Amino acid sequence: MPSESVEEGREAASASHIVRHESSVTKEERARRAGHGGGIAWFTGLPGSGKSTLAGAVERSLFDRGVQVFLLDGDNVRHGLNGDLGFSREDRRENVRRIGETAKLMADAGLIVLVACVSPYREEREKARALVAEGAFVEVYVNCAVAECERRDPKGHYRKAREGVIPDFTGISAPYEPPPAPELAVDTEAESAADATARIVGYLAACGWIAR
Ligand SMILES: Nc1ncnc2c1ncn2[C@@H]1O[C@H](COP(=O)(O)OS(=O)(=O)O)[C@@H](OP(=O)(O)O)[C@H]1O
Ligand SMILES: Nc1ncnc2c1ncn2[C@@H]1O[C@H](COP(=O)(O)OP(=O)(O)O)[C@@H](O)[C@H]1O
Repeated sequence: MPSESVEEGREAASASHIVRHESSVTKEERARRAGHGGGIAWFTGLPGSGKSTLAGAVERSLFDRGVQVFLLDGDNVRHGLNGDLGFSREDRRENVRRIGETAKLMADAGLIVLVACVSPYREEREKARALVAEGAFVEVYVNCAVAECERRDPKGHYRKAREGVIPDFTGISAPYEPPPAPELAVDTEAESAADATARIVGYLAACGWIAR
């Protein structure tokens, strides 16, 4: 659980004594060297909906095109940076806040960052969006009915949630708030992973994030 001092620290930093340092390397210089600017594509959806599968395939596709890309997967981040956090409302808030701030730093460094995390609350997703310039954040809603996610159950977590072994499990005993206006939505019961991947990459190209 993050302590109150973390919140106080953030307030203190934005309140006074900490002054921003401007980099001597501009965003434009970084973009010129990489051949593209930075940005965040944020995959949100229920456990088992297909976030990691799609974000992983998009990462592969962009990397093979020479794009500087990195996938921040919620599961992986919870092994390190967010290893102190669980799944309470407050911990999920802090989890998504840290992932958003990390993605923003990486996007500032010129990378296209793919984030795959449940991020079940609109409020936190909107805060992450607000960290970067307009047009530099693409929300991808990975939509799949709970029944199908539960049928897939790639990690056996739904079974454990039904047995009461995992409490507050998103979709079963904790809420998921679908995005009202995502830039992209994929229905993974209706569209194959390959087709969805091609559509996401095509959208990023159409937005000018990467070369066509
Ligand atoms: N209680 C509970 N609720 C939801 N998910 C749970 C829970 N406990 C463990 N897991 C597994 O952890 C993965 C979700 O972590 P995230 O960091 O993406 O979650 S969140 O954004 O903070 O809500 C998620 O992985 P994915 O299946 O890849 O989404 C779950 O399998
Ligand atoms: N159209 C699809 N898109 C993505 N995943 C799919 C699709 N159809 C079936 N799946 C399967 O659903 C599972 C989704 O697991 P995963 O990608 O780990 O989901 P999440 O990261 O959302 O928890 C995988 O086993 C994947 O092969």
